[in-house]
Amino acid sequence: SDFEKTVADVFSEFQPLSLFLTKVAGIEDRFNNTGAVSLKDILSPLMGTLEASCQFNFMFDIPWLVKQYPKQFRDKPMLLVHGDQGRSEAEMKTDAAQFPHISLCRAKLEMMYGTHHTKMMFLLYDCGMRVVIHTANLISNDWHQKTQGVWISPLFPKLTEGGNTSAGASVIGDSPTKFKRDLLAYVQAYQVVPLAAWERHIRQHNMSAASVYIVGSVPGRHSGDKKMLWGHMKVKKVLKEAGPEHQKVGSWPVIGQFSSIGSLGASMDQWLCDEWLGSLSQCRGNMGTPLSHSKLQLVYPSKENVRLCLEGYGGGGCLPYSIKTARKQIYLNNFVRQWRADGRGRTEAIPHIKTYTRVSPDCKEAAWFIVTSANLSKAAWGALEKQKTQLMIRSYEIGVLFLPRHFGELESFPVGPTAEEVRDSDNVMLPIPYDLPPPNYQKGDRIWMWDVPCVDLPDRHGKKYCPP
Ligand SMILES: O=C(O)c1c[nH]c2c(-c3ccccc3)cccc2c1=O
Repeated sequence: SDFEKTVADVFSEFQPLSLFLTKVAGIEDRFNNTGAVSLKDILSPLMGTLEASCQFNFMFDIPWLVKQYPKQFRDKPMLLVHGDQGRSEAEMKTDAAQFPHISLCRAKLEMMYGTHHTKMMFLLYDCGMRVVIHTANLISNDWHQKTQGVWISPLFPKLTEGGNTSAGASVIGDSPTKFKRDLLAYVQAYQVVPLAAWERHIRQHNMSAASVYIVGSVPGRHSGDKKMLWGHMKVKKVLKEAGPEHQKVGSWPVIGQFSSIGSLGASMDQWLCDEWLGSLSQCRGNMGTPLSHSKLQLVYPSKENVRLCLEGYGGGGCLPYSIKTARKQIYLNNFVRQWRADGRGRTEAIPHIKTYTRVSPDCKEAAWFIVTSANLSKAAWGALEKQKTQLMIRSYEIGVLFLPRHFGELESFPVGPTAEEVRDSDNVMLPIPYDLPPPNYQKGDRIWMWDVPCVDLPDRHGKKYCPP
């Protein structure tokens, strides 16, 4: 029965997409026993015998993080890649100082307002390595009662010494999705010495079994060929080259789902609907017909979604959308939909996950799917500048893109509304994290803003919300 399942069972039940949610405290066991993992599960010896790890993230609770590793791995070298500067970097150093096996690496953040959002793990084992790309900060609150997404790579075996793993033009041991080439390009973009060792580890492993595309963002102004390497332009390039056919999916809605929203411009045509939706609605054989903005749906929690969640109003603390930004872009109210996830038992687990997808009008199929650290912002996805000759990105982000063609010549993914259906299905099925179609906001409800008090109705803990 379910409670005897090990993480190895949970992992194998959800192949080949290998797309999981995190476990949530306080919901029925059945929603945590299938298609869901904890950080301890990911780091379990059942996933491999760890020799060293690298944790890319935004927020770290180092003593808590160390305790998530099995005792026998708690002294293995761990590199933490962060974006903290000034006082918070000093705090990181103080916390790390008590752990001799931990070293720090600060990502350069030379663009104003950029952040190191990327959430990724490199897990080096005695017999290979794994890459994990996810959406959760390395703090206990992010793994307690929120909805988070996790992609876990196959176990990549070490290349036999034959493969010339040295730096060369082509990459040995890569996959049809160029996963290894693009992961190396992402890591190299940091230009920091401590990551050189991890670049070598990546080179020395056979990643030909990777069936997802890397969608990364690195700060900078990217032009020429580099313009298509990152952010929404990478998605545009991949969908144009290898996405589903326009005549099949050209009229399907695009759904963005995220936990924060940036300043997107005074009108929807400046960035959201022309540039960003223009990239995410790309498909093969598309003659450039733009997708009508009536086909854009944005899943972002309403005030009621936050009020009724497991954490109460406090759950809104990880949804940092400010009224200052919101009042500049009221047009978003036409696109926003509620967070509802009855199928996964997570309607009351605030979504810190970020996903983007394109689904058929009957909600039975998906043309593609992305899970990423990137929220709906120009900083994360990039904004074209100088007559669209360069893509300006402020933050580090990373995600993975699933295309049906890499999972057995499929034209689309059948959508699985529950984890059990996905587990029991004989063919590839996409474990969608939320209910389709996403419900409209109810009359009288509004978009969640973390700096607006809520004093009319109490949350499940009887509390009101009075932000500082
Ligand atoms: O990368 C992530 O996951 C996150 C990044 N920033 C967050 C913030 C924040 C907002 C403005 C300035 C600095 C921090 C607040 C609450 C949650 C997050 C968060 O979750």
